[in-house]
Amino acid sequence: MTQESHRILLIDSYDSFTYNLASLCRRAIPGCSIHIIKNDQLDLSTLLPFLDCFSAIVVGPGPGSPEVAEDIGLVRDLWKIQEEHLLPIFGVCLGLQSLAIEFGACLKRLSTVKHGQVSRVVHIGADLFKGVGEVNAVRYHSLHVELYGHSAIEELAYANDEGENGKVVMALRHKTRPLWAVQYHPESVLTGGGGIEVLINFWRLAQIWNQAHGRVIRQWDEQTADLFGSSWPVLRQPPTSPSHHVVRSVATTVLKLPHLLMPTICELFGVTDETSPFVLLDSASQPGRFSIIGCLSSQSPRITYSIGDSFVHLEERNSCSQIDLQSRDIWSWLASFMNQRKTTGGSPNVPFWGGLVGYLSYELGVQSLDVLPKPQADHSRHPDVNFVFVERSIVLDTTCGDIYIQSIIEDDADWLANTVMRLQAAAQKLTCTTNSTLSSTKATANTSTVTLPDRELYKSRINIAKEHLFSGDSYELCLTANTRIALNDPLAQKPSQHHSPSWQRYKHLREINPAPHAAYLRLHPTTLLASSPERFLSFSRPPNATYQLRPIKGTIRTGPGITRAFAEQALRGSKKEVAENLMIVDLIRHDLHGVIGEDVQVKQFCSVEEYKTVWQLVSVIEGRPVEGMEETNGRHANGALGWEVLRRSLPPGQDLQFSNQSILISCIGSMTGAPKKRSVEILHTLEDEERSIYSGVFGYWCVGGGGDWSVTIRSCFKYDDTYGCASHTSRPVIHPLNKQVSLKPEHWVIGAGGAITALSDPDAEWEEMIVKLQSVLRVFGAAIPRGN
Ligand SMILES: C=C(O[C@@H]1C=C(C(=O)O)C=C[C@H]1O)C(=O)O
Ligand SMILES: NC(=O)CC[C@H](N)C(=O)O
Repeated sequence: MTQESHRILLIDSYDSFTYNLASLCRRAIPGCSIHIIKNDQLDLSTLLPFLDCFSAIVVGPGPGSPEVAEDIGLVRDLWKIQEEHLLPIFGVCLGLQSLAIEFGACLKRLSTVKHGQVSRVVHIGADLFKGVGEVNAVRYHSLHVELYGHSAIEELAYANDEGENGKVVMALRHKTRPLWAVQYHPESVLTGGGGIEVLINFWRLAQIWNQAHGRVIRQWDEQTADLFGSSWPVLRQPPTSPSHHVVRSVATTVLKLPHLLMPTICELFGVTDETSPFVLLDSASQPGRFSIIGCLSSQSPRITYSIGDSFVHLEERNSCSQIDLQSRDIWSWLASFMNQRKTTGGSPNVPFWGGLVGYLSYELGVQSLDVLPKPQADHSRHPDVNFVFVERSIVLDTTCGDIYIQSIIEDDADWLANTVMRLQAAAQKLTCTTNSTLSSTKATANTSTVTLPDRELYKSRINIAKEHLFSGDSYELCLTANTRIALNDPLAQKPSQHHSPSWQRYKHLREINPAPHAAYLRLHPTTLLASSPERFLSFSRPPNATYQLRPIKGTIRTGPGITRAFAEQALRGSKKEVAENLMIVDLIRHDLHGVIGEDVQVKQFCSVEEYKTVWQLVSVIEGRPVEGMEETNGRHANGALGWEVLRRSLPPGQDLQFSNQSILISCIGSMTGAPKKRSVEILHTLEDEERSIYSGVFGYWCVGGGGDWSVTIRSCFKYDDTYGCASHTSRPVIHPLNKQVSLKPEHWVIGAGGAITALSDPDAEWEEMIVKLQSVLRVFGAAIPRGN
């Protein structure tokens, strides 16, 4: 067999770690091709005639039970295939359980489930473990197998859980057939000793078996290619239409006005007119660095889309149109919108030169997971995608006070010169007076009614969530709930073209909870005030873009006596908090591997970071695309691959193909759980209403190809349908932009929640949700009623 002929078939049981396993296989079996299919994609009779194209099969982990036909699919039929078709198979977790029960083992629940925990594995030092030393392995399982003496299966390794579960089988092999399996996760980032080493041993044993049985691997032909698709990682390009447009260029002027604060700049550039759109992506604390202000006008294109619609709303130069998406989805429509607006020549020091700024809802991510949507309380749907295309911007580098004034509009020198003058004049004035915007309006107490989630109901749902964790359906579930705030005295707010109560509220939020990923987005009908600590995904400008995700899991409140040392101990020292974080790190590695290929690294694992109201455990995962994927002939230099990563990591696990038929895979892992699809299905039964903007993402996609997206948490939002055509009902009606003041009561929503694991205590989880909620609720002058 030549190197090229090493083809591995990897069977995915809808898990969120599959691509990590694919990556491990590629490292263990250099040069091999890996073809990934879902466990319900083919039946055995279709697969059998093609098995001689593969050197071996790897059966991945998955949610649920090997005894449930829908959970295990085709896998259960593999173990007993006839001799003529037989080939080496390696199973992981659910794969091990399936192999064992097919040969008479007994499947049981663990008394103490193991999700994201590391165990010492005692092994035989031979076979799969030949030459392997100490093994410390990560486990994600609720079920386990018990073998009996007469079984065709023999144990190769176990973990001693002592009082918790006693001895638990960790690896086994069939006595006569070429079937091996491990219960732990060799592909997890924290598995040491028994990861790649065991895969290498499997490959050694598989080759010996193939040779001894005279297996000849059949050539790959067209029919096979059709059935199994391209090997991972798929090098196909995202579907963007070739651009016939002239590449624009950025005009930039740089000023150094260190005393001019960002709120002052916003107030110079229209934020106080509540009736008009305004966008600010704000680095209000470290490690955030740049604050981006969109200088919008009535000419600025606005794009909105609601899931279920076959069209996108485009509002440009005061007129609205509905554009039929035809065979495209909203993601590829936006990709071609950006492809036509490719821009070069901006300052390399600035991540944003102009581009789309706005948000994507949580439901946009969920819609493609084949999970039934939650029934809506009413029939109006607010935008799930809400963007403005920013052509003029001011970017403040908060580390040095440099201000970049930028325009991507042709011949815009007058605007640039005028903006420079206005900023200089404002800075000049400041030397005489104080920075006027420093004082923000504190919300007056007693004007709001706060409706909290029901404590007992929330706690009972935590217990139901835990039941799902115990049964093996999920390893972690991020449970959330909405709090509603009604402002009872709308007249007191007096929004107008000269006064923006929502901006006042944002400034207050910025003071009480300064965050690295803050934002004020007034994109009617939506207003979002965000103080998020969590970056979801950033991608630097191509070529050689780096993709970075910064998941947060593990939270304790700040307060008297809670020093860094205490927080380190309570977070990094806690089995529960580290497990929560690890599960999401592994899930995100999978997301990234799924799109960009092998080069994915965990740059930081479980560092403790301090924010105004909470301490958090933060990890950093970075990746670079395989050569050739990012770019062909400059066609995708606008960051379409970054956009594709976003689309697929908002919650993945599905077939990741660049095609118009691709299944959209979105919604953030850290806000759902692992495995993602099953976790989202479970959460749908545990949450009363849509999450909407909360737990989606907000940020930008720059015309130069970079992007930065934050998780929409520690935020509040409201909808106001009074304004303009972008108020986005599904009606194709064009309203003139309505400058009337809204006198309807304001209704704000704050979502909050936390990751539930098998180790969660319902009272502590309720407390954690309240701490997160409080970080925003205080801008409404509201306190959480006693007893809650
Ligand atoms: C669900 C929220 O936060 C998420 C859950 C976290 C946790 O469980 O520790 C931390 C950050 C977020 O990913 C929220 O802020 O509402
Ligand atoms: N990671 C897995 O494959 C888990 C298998 C099974 N659902 C369990 O919980 O035991």
